[in-house]
Amino acid sequence: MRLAYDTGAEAARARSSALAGSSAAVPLADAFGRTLAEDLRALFDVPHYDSSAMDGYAVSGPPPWTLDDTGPRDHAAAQAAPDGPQRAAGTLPELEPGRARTVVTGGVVPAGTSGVVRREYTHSESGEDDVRIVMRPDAPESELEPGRHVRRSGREAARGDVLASAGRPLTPPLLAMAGISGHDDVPVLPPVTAALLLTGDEVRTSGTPAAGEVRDAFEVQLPHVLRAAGIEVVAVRRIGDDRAVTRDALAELVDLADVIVTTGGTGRSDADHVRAVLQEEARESSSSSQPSSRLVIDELGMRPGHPTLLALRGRDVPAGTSRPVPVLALPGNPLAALAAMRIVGSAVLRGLRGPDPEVPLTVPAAQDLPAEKVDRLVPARPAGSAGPVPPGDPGTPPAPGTCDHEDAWLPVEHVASNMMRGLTMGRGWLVLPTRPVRAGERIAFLPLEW
Ligand SMILES: Nc1nc2c(c(=O)[nH]1)N[C@H]1C(S)=C(S)[C@@H](COP(=O)(O)OP(=O)(O)OC[C@H]3O[C@@H](n4cnc5c(N)ncnc54)[C@H](O)[C@@H]3O)O[C@H]1N2
Ligand code: MOO
Repeated sequence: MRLAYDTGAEAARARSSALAGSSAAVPLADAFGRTLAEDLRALFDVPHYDSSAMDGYAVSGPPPWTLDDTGPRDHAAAQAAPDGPQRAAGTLPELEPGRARTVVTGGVVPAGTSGVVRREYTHSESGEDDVRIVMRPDAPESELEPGRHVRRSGREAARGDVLASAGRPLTPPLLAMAGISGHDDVPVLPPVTAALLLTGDEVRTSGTPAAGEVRDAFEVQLPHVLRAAGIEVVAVRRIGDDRAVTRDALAELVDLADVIVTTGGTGRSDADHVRAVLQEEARESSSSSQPSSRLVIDELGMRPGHPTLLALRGRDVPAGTSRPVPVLALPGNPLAALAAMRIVGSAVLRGLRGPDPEVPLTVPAAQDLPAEKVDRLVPARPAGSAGPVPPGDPGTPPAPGTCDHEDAWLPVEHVASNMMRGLTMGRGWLVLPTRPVRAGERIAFLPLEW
């Protein structure tokens, strides 16, 4: 869903420039998932001193060597030096040719070192006034290559190198990289926020609904779906089926949040107002000199969820300009809404938060499947399981033609677009194509995100 991803990314760029002044320095421990407001640069060379990759001896020149264990020589001693390892490295006595000095993994290697040899490839011979370090006959020749086992300063990153660009989300490895390159805190944008607009006169939030009414399937799940994507939910509004109310509510929410998700009202009947309002706004905007709203998707070539819309709605920002806020209009049928959320919503949110687009995956089908009229997204499970698999259950053997470490998949039951039950049993999503599929053939697959 490249178009949806690009729409999220367009909104993210506009958001970053609008919020440039409101970035905050947040301690590394609290920055997971936040978006970098500025490029992250190394504050010093990483590693910041030449160090040993092995326990053994820093040596100078060819063997044998005379042991020269003078001055602060290991990691602990270097750390204890007045200004830490950098200073200690500078004050270590230089290693003379023909000499060896004991080093530990991560310890400072002195100037003059031609390489490090591992302890286990050497033995020491005590002489009258000195100790000689000799290579064992079984040591590989490579052990004596110049620079062997020396981690040169700046090898991972030079001071000032850009380690991640503005707009990237802070993942655990990136937080670690920020720390080891000298940062205590990182400049981040405010969290990406969402508002939910749930429509439908017939929707009830408690008790037993009468005929013609339904119990709500969205308020208890969509906030978690958004949070699972790293989004902060700042408002949940519920409105009836009314055009003016829908229009006002959308206008209000666009000023509150970075992305709006609506449910219901995507059909083309007189009682469906979300579609009507989004289309109306796009029409009005196209005839104005300052377009502020456009439809990006007004129907999906997929079932369920085909009435889904994606719009970019202008939000006024200072200086008389406006920035685009994605409005994702999900259909009222619960599975249709969640299928659209998984395919369009996930892509928009990735674009907004900064990770790369999702990598397309395939899995083998566990059985022959008939051609669909349009691509169909359906909750699915591995053929070896009829539901949650108890620990230790070997399951049934894989379908013929599949690798033994890879499950073949099949759709679960209860997957009509008005249902929720299928998704509670699914362990992933299959995309059933418009051609017949034979058992063992690979078809598109989306992992479960929630
Ligand atoms: N004449 C046609 N009718 C319909 C078509 C069509 O092409 N022509 N498409 C069908 C498809 S497909 C879908 S999906 C729905 C789209 O419906 P809307 O987005 O307009 O949503 P509503 O009409 O408001 O509701 C549809 C359905 O979903 C139930 N619903 C709504 N909100 C909730 C909620 N919070 N929790 C649980 N269920 C909810 C609602 O009661 C309806 O049953 O249109 C089809 N019709
Ligand atoms: O979106 Mo509807 O089936 O496609 O429920």
